[in-house]
Amino acid sequence: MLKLENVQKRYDGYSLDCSLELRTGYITGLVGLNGAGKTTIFKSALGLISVDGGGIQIFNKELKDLTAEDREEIGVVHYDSGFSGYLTISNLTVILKNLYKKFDKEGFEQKCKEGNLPFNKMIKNFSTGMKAKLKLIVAMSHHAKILILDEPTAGLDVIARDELLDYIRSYMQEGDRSILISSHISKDLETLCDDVYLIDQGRIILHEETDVLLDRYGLLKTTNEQYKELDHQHIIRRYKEAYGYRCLTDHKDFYVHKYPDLVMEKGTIDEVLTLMIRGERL
Ligand SMILES: Nc1ncnc2c1ncn2[C@@H]1O[C@H](COP(=O)(O)OP(=O)(O)OP(=O)(O)O)[C@@H](O)[C@H]1O
Repeated sequence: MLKLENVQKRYDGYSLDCSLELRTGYITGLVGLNGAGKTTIFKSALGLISVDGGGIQIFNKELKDLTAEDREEIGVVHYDSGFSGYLTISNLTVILKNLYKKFDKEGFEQKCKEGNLPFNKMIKNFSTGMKAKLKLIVAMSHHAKILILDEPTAGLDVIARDELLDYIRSYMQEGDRSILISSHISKDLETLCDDVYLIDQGRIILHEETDVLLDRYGLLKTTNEQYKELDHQHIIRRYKEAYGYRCLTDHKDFYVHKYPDLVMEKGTIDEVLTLMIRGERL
């Protein structure tokens, strides 16, 4: 559906060089610290910024060859952009109807009603959660094949986040759709995404199916003595702690069987990201 091949973008003091693929039927997560390059990837993929190299393909076409119809098949949520606050949902309905040939007015209004969004209140007076919900409903309103969601749950409380995640899941129930999503709350991505890319300083440092990451990655805690005796063949990062070492492995079962007395913690996305960035490579 969407493919980035060695996409490069340079800013003063920052460079992006990244490849990733969004497959049909997949929800793909992009996780990284502040400033890692998530928004830059999204903007590059959408052609909102010029890139310095590499290839971008959407629907098996070069980005520059996309037609207006193709572009309608992409729904977008940007964290830092929205609609004029002086519009109401009723105003927005008219705009969206003119903007998208496939705008589903009934579905849009239905979702707004279900989400308790008032139709005649100015959007600037919506709460953060209401604005986030509206942005997502708009992105979904024209039945796009690809959704690109940059931090759609940022700033939301736990219930509002859950509600948005449900919307996203239900969107995938119709076939031939794919979603690329970033979030600071990696817990959200663990339950939502089929695969995840971890990005650090403009480089993809890990790409795994989410199930594989959660099943096979683990954090082993050892004393200095235990560490010396440890078989290191499947340790991918180590981090010095006061008590000894925290080690990241992608062969959790190997260590659980070989060293049943050692403490093995589950590798959450956050833990894996932290160790991949802060840990020492062996
Ligand atoms: N227009 C720009 N001019 C100069 N530098 C930029 C510009 N846009 C982004 N950058 C830099 O590119 C890097 C990546 O920024 P980006 O916004 O893509 O990160 P991010 O992963 O989305 O971060 P966050 O999670 O904080 O939103 C940062 O160092 C940022 O300062």
